[in-house]
Order: sequence, then C-alpha cells, then structure tokens
Amino acid sequence: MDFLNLEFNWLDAIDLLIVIVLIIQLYRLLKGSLAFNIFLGLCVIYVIFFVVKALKMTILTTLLQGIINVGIIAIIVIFQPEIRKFLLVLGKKTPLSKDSFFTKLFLPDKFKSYKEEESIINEITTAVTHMAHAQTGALIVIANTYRVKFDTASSINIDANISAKLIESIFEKNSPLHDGGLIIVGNKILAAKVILPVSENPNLPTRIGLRHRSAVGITEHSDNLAIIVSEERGTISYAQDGILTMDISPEELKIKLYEVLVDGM
Ligand SMILES: Nc1ncnc2c1ncn2[C@@H]1O[C@H](COP(=O)(O)OP(=O)(O)OP(=O)(O)O)[C@@H](O)[C@H]1O
Repeated sequence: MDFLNLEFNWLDAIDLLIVIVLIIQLYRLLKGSLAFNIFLGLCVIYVIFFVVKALKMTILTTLLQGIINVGIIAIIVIFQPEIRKFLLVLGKKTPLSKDSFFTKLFLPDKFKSYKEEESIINEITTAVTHMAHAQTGALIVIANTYRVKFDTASSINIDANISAKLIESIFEKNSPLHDGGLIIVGNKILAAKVILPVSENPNLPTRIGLRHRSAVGITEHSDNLAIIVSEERGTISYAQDGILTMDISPEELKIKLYEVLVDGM
C-alpha cells in the first residue's frame, strides 16, 4: 500500500499493531500510579527532543540527547517494579501459560476441576461477609507467588488450610494476631500480623486510613489481590495493580476471587 508517499506493507501494519498493544499494556500497568506521572514527563522530553531535532536546534538537541542517553538507565532503575510486572504479564500470555489460547483450546474448562479453588473462594467470601456485618477490620492478601516478600520481623507464620472460621478468629478484636495483614498463598494461610508497605499514591481518597493504603501498597509492585474490610464502616473493598475498588458486595467479591483464583491474575 502507498500511503502519503510512504511504503506501507503488511509487516508495517503488524509492527504498528504490536506498538499499539505495548502502549496500551504500558498504560494499563502505570495508570493511577506515581510512575504514570514520571512516564508522562519522559514522553514530554521525547516530544521536545524530536521537535528541536527537526528544527535543527543543535545545542538543545545535544543537551536533550544527553538526558535521553542517561535517561535509559534511569528508566530501568525507576521503573524496575513496573518492568518486572510487565514481563510477568507477558510471561502469562505465552502459548503454554494457564490462561493462554492454546491451553484453553486443548484443555477446555469443562475438563478442569476447580473444586479446591471454589472451596477457597467460598471460605474467604464467607469470612469477609461475616466480618463486614460485624464491623471487624480485616486485610487479606492473596499472593500469586510463593516468593511473596513481606516483613517477617513482626509476622507470625501459620501455614494452615484456608477456612472461614480461622480467618474470622484471626481478625477477632481480642486476637493477638488481628493487627496487620493475613497472607494467603495457594491453598494455605501463610502468615498473619504482617506489616505491609503503605502506598504513597497521592490520588487515593483522603478519607481512607492505613489499612486501605497498605492494601494498595502491597498490590502496586506485585501480582497480589488485597481484600479489605473496614472496621469503621463495615464495607468490603479490594486493591489490585495499585488500584482501590471500594464498597463492593459479597457477590462482586466472589466474582473477583473467581477471576483471580480460577481464571488467573
Ligand atoms: N502497614 C500496615 N500493614 C498492614 N496493616 C496495617 C498497616 N498499617 C495499619 N494497618 C492495620 O490497619 C489498622 C488501622 O487502620 P486505619 O483505621 O488506619 O485504616 P482504615 O483504612 O481507615 O481502615 P478502617 O476503615 O478499618 O478504619 C491497624 O490497626 C492495622 O491492623
């Protein structure tokens, strides 16, 4: 195809499509985070660079070229968590990954059994619903990897099967384990009383406190889902990819848990 005197073949179309997909993935990954503002700043520098280069403004071009050269290393350092997450997302879309087209084609859902996941989803939803009614504050992190990092200095290892009664008793107001987050990995409750990183996102609602902020914090740089029960309001919320979704119903929580535990995060 000849478009505006430019040669445009099907390979260019694929090239363009891949760039668009990468930009959309990058936007979804960064939106709502501080890194998004840094990313916009870098885009502005790039645009100015191309304009001054086209206008043949040599000094500015050299200066910006220098900033951009150093900027590549700075980008890797600043965006290290985002790059990690981006590669994780890409890894999940490989032909052999759990939710890939090929896996779904050769192993249709009807042949898979989700009994264990369904039981985990029911236990978590039951516990969260009871705690919301009783206005018992809770913070549950469902981590997608066994290598989840958390502060072990104050936490208590549990390594128990997931049950609504156990979760509820951990968050009981008189329980010595009720403060901090509960970590679930796979089919186990791994630890309680975990101190999580508090999000510094300035765009979060000002009315929320440390429980909600730390739920957002633990999902900002890793593939986790954090469920929060507000002690003050008895509401259920969740954080994923650094984004807080507030005041959901138990049914909505169940759908989210299916999405995470059955369809894959
Ligand atoms: N860094 C942290 N990691 C894990 N849990 C934390 C952290 N900081 C505070 N918490 C938990 O949050 C509780 C305090 O919640 P706070 O009232 O500040 O938050 P909130 O978001 O307003 O929640 P709520 O709606 O339940 O009041 C603490 O008692 C503790 O259990």
